[in-house]
Amino acid sequence: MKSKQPLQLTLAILKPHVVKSPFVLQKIRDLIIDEGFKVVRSRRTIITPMEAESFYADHKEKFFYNRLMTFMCSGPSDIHILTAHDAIAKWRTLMGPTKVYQAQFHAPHTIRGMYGLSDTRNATHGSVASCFRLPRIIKTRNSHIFQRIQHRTLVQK
Ligand SMILES: Nc1ncnc2c1ncn2[C@@H]1O[C@H](COP(=O)(O)OP(=O)(O)OP(=O)(O)O)[C@@H](O)[C@H]1O
Repeated sequence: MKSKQPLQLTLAILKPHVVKSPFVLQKIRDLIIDEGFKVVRSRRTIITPMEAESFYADHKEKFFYNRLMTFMCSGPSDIHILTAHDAIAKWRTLMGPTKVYQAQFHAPHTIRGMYGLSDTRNATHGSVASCFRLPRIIKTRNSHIFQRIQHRTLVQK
């Protein structure tokens, strides 16, 4: 029987402290596959300060902004475009709450519950909307292919 859930794309970033730890990285990759996501695009890159500033522009006034900028640019991140039915909500559920203590307490089997180190180093990022801001780091190559995939998956909603 066909699922009623929409097929979506979502942006998943595995943050620098995850990429530095091969065991944790493999565990998170396994969770992504076990949850039924398909990986549409992947790229490992060091996010530049300019990219991070534009990506987290909404947080510019927050007390943790400088810490977040320094951390996100501190080493390679793995950037993935994932697809699944209802991918945005599904990935956010798999990640768990933003704050690591909350994740450890309320959702201990989520990625952040298991592998988050602090509210900043909380292992992963996920999109909050279907028209997520696509970082330049993933747009640069094959962006025309990506747009076709995005269009195709979004129109299947
Ligand atoms: N109170 C905080 N202290 C330190 N860092 C924080 C705090 N709140 C959020 N952050 C950092 O800023 C990022 C963006 O925060 P946001 O509130 O948009 O959470 P989110 O939507 O769960 O996270 P993300 O955008 O990474 O999916 C978080 O992932 C985290 O790294």
